[in-house]
Amino acid sequence: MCDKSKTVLDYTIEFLDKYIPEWFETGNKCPLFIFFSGPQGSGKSFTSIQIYNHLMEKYGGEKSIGYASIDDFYLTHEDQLKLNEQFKNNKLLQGRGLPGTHDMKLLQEVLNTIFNNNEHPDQDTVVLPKYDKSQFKGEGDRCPTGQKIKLPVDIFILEGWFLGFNPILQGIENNDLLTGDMVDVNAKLFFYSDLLWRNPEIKSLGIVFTTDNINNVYGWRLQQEHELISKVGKGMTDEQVHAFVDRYMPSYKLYLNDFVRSESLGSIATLTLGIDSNRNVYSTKTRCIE
Ligand SMILES: Nc1ncnc2c1ncn2[C@@H]1O[C@H](COP(=O)(O)OP(=O)(O)OP(=O)(O)O)[C@@H](O)[C@H]1O
Repeated sequence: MCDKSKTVLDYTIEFLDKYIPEWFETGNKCPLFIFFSGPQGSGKSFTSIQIYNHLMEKYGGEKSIGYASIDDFYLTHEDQLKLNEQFKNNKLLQGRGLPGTHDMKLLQEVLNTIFNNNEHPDQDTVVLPKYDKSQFKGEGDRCPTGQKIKLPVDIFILEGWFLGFNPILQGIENNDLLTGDMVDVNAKLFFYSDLLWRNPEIKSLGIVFTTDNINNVYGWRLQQEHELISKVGKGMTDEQVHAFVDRYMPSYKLYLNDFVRSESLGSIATLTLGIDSNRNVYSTKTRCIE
């Protein structure tokens, strides 16, 4: 059932306000992850920032809360150029965006620090990287400085368009769409799923935005780029945005439906919201696992 007067933010906050107090009441020592997945431009960053502010208002006095996008872990511009060269025959890996174009060593280091498994157990902060998509005419680059978060981290919000996508075991699972350039991307996806959403050490709540028409991504992503250009005066042209989104379509085709159906992003519970092109909610489902 869906209440048309409620926004995506109303639903997500209701969901978090149900599960987070229960999490704290049980005296868990490990951080709680909030994984947030949805197609590009669907509003993950927009909503995450408001979730972050809401949680800071409620718990910020006593708890440490971090927020990052998987986009913040993109390779530096220089390293992306090297990847372009290394995979020069793979069109999907030319430029940032898909699994394989992130700095996995950095992601692993940040996770180790959050779990206090690093070589410096007396460290009292973790630095989350920041990525600037406007650099190099919209190709992007890592910002020189990141954001410091106090350790131990109690809640960590991580958002990304492919969080929860499960890679296909080639040769075991049959899938006609797993061909050509997607073979490399699928192989890269294992690193992410093992580290994040299939990692048994991580306890998480999942929030998923989905849509009945994946072509909505083109409009959403254009809106996002126009906003970026109005803020910082540079970014991609509309044609570049179209070509950019085209590179993601094979991944949506390969993984998205199974992922959304599985409602398995969060190890504790998953909220799935169907949103239309105006981001009005047309369906809502909650799956509680624990
Ligand atoms: N609920 C909303 N109401 C109004 N504007 C919104 C809403 N959600 C998103 N937007 C706007 O739509 C654009 C895309 O949103 P956002 O950047 O949050 O998407 P995203 O899912 O994080 O995309 P990406 O995966 O590409 O980073 C932005 O310009 C944002 O300000």
